[in-house]
Parts: sequence; C-alpha cells; structure tokens
Amino acid sequence: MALPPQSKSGETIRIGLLGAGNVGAQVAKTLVEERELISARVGTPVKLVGVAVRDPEAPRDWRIPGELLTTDAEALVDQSDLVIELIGGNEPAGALIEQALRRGSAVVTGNKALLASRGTELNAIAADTGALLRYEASVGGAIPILRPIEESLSGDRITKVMGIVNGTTNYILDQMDTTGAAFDDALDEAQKLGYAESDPTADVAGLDAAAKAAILGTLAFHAPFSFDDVYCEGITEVTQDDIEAAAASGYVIKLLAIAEKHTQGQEPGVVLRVHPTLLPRTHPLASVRGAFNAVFVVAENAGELMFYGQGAGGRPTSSAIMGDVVAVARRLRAPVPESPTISSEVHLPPLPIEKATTQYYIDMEVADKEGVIAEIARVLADHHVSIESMRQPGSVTIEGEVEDSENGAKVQVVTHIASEKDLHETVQELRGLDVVKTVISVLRVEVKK
Ligand SMILES: NC(=O)c1ccc[n+]([C@@H]2O[C@H](COP(=O)([O-])OP(=O)(O)OC[C@H]3O[C@@H](n4cnc5c(N)ncnc54)[C@H](O)[C@@H]3O)[C@@H](O)[C@H]2O)c1
Ligand SMILES: N[C@@H](CCO)C(=O)O
Ligand code: NA
Repeated sequence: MALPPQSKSGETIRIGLLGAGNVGAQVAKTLVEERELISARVGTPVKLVGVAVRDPEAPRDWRIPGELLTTDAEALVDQSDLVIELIGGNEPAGALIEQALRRGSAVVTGNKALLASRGTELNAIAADTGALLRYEASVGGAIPILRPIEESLSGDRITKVMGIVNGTTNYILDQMDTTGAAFDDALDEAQKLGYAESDPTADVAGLDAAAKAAILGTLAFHAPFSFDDVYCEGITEVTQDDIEAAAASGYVIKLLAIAEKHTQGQEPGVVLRVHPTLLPRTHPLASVRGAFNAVFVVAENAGELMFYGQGAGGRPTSSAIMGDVVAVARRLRAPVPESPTISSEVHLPPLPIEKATTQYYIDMEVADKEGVIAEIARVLADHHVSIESMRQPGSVTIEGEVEDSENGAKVQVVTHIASEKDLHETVQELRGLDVVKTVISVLRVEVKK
C-alpha cells in the first residue's frame, strides 16, 4: 500500500491554488492572512506559492498579491506539494488534477462535476501513487458531510441519504415560495451572491445535485456510482402555480437528492434520484431556507442524523476547502497509508428509478360533471395505488376516503407509498381519461425522513 509522499521541500508545504473565482479568492485570502494559524494547525509551515488564473487583471473579491499570480497552471502544479483546484468543470481541471496526483502531490477540490464523472479513476490514480485526494467542499458547501460518512459512520451500515444539496435551487424555490419572486429574478440574485455554477443550467436542471448524489452514494454505500447512474429532474418545470397549490395543501417544494438502498423483494442495489419534491411544512427539510443545505443520513445503528449549514457561497465553501487543506497537510507531514473508499466486499449496483418507492402528488383539471372522482379513484385502485388525501381547491379537503363531489374543476391527489412503476402507469392512464382535461403537474412527495 503506497504511503502519501512527504513534503518535498523540507519543512515547508508548498501550496498551489488553481482558480481565483468566488471560492478561490477566499481561499487565497485565508492562506495569506491566516498563514501562521494554518501552519500552527498543521504543525509545519505552509506557504501559498502561486495562484493560477485566466486573467491576472480581473477584479476579485480579495486583491491577490501580484507576485503570486500566474497564468501557467501546469508549471504551478509541478512546484506544489498540495494543489487546490477551484477552476471547476471537466477541463483543464481534470488534466491538472491528474498531473498533480501522478507526481504524488495532494489535491483538494470542490469540483463535484469532475468527481461524479471521473471520481473512480482519479481515486485509483491517487491510490497508485499514494497521493491524497479530498473533496469535502464538493457536497453541502461548508457542511462537514463527506468526512462524517467516510470516517464517523464507517462502522455502521447506511441505508438512506436524502437532502437539499443545491443552494441555488433552494434559494430560487424559497424566494418563489416566500416572496412570490419570479424564477429568473431569483436566479439572477443567486448568481450575484456567488451560489450558482458558472453555467447555472447545471443548478436549475438538477445536474449539480445529481453529481452530489453520485458522490454521496459512492461514499455511503462503498460502491462506485457516477453521474449517469442518477435519475435527474430539475426545477425548470416548477411554476408559481405549483408552489401556490402546494402551499395551499400544507406543502413546500424542494429539490431533493436521494440515495437509497433497496434490498427487499428484488436484487439489492441503490436508487439514486434528484427531483422536485413536496414536503409537508412540518418536515425538518421544509425549514431549510435560502442557500442553506441539509442532509439526512439514516444508518442501521446510528438511526437518523441531520447535517445542516451553508451549502454555497465563496466564504462558507472556503471553510470546507481549508479543512481539507489542513487535514492533508498534516498527512504530508506524517504519512500514514490511505484506507480504501470503495470496499471490495460490497457490490451494490445502481437500480433504475422504476425500482424506487415513493408517493405522488397529482394536480388535474377535470370535467365538471358527476362521477369524475369515482373514475379517478378506480384508475388508482386498478394500479394498486391507494389515496392518502384528495383535495378540490375551493371545496373541502377529503382525507383518507374518496367521496363524489361536484365542486370545482381541479382535483389534487396525494397517493400513499407505491412503486414508481405503478405510479407512473397510473398517471399515464389518468391522462387518457375523458374526464381528465389536463394533468397539470406531477410531483413526488416525501413525508418521512
Ligand atoms: N461557489 C460555490 O458556492 C461553490 C460551492 C462548492 C463547490 N464549488 C465548486 O468550486 C469550484 C469553483 O467554484 P467558483 O464558484 O469559485 O467558480 P468561479 O467561476 O467563480 O471561479 C472559477 C475561476 O476559475 C478561473 N479559470 C477558468 N479557467 C482557468 C484556467 N485554465 N486557469 C486558471 N483559472 C481558470 C475563472 O476565470 C474563474 O475565476 C467549482 O468546481 C464549483 O463547482 C463552488
Ligand atoms: N452551485 C452550487 C454551489 C455549491 O456546490 C449550489 O448552488 O449549491
Ligand atoms: Na461539505
């Protein structure tokens, strides 16, 4: 088993920073202004030896001393014992991380997009050369979530990880819910506040959360999952009407990432999914506001755990980066062998979304005539889907049972838990009914942690 290489420059650990945007500029500031404190925490002097940027003249949140700036990232990697990658995206970030790992340098990154596509390969290169690779900032921003899963829970069996892991979309949905802000205005604001990815499509289409689901699933279940294993729906289809209809029924809409182990009645495996989800307003995740994130972890012996904190933004994210920097710098000072991330004992394949069990909320515009409710109820029963509640806006809520009613031309049904396959087929059949004019929206519901 390869040992992490020791610092090659005698006592001082040389740190190279790649990228000085929202997060990188904050990390540069801490490394320069808090150098003594960080060195004391490591137990060995650390020194920021360079910051690779695309444009040395670009305005930054913190003015980086000119002598540190370089546009030659490859040369900086070659001079560094520890590389912090905060450029983002696949290239050149991937090639630079690979270059660092192959020469045995430690790497700290927040690049979830890259980890969700090439994480297994990069971890293998690190294992081969003994280099250290850490990425706590890649999920949940400032929240310590990966290390608790990898270390604190390594003696337990995790069964489910579920959470709000994208600050931008939580900010947008929260603004739409609480102030009635328009989607585009809330997204603009999230970009200004430094929460969004450089291409915010990654946030609103759910891709950023899907990358995080793959990383969480890999660490929680000791099996390699990639971005392609995650079923993904973003928030672009969520309308103000959906949010208001949800609110009227006591729900809030959140984008959730869920990785859940399925063992009963089927081949064991893990369903990984990201989609807008209705949560009762009393659910702990319903109170996660703005760009905050929260992750539930359920383990066989530990039971339920919840991790909460700032999920995005340059300064909070720099905290997670610096935590990894101190952790790996300590290991460079006193090398110990790395333990495997992926256990060879366990093989849990990714399962398709059809294998998930969930609840649906179905909002329909229906014909205003007798027998409509009975017909809808029959379709659900035919697919073995039972009804938790049925509501006709403007009339009374009918809970637990179905009654014929002629009030209003909208019907909103929340089902009990059923298989995704049965629920999907139910909606398909409802769409075909003469009495159903339109299925306005279909959202999944989580009532339990
Ligand atoms: N912003 C957040 O809240 C947050 C939170 C967690 C993780 N992350 C991740 O951290 C990384 C950085 O995020 P950010 O918000 O700081 O992004 P950003 O877009 O603000 O910063 C990236 C910087 O890299 C620079 N860059 C691009 N190509 C370069 C090159 N070839 N050499 C040197 N510099 C180059 C860009 O000019 C930009 O200044 C991303 O992987 C992101 O997913 C961000
Ligand atoms: N764009 C990401 C940054 C944090 O990973 C978000 O909004 O959560
Ligand atoms: Na984190």
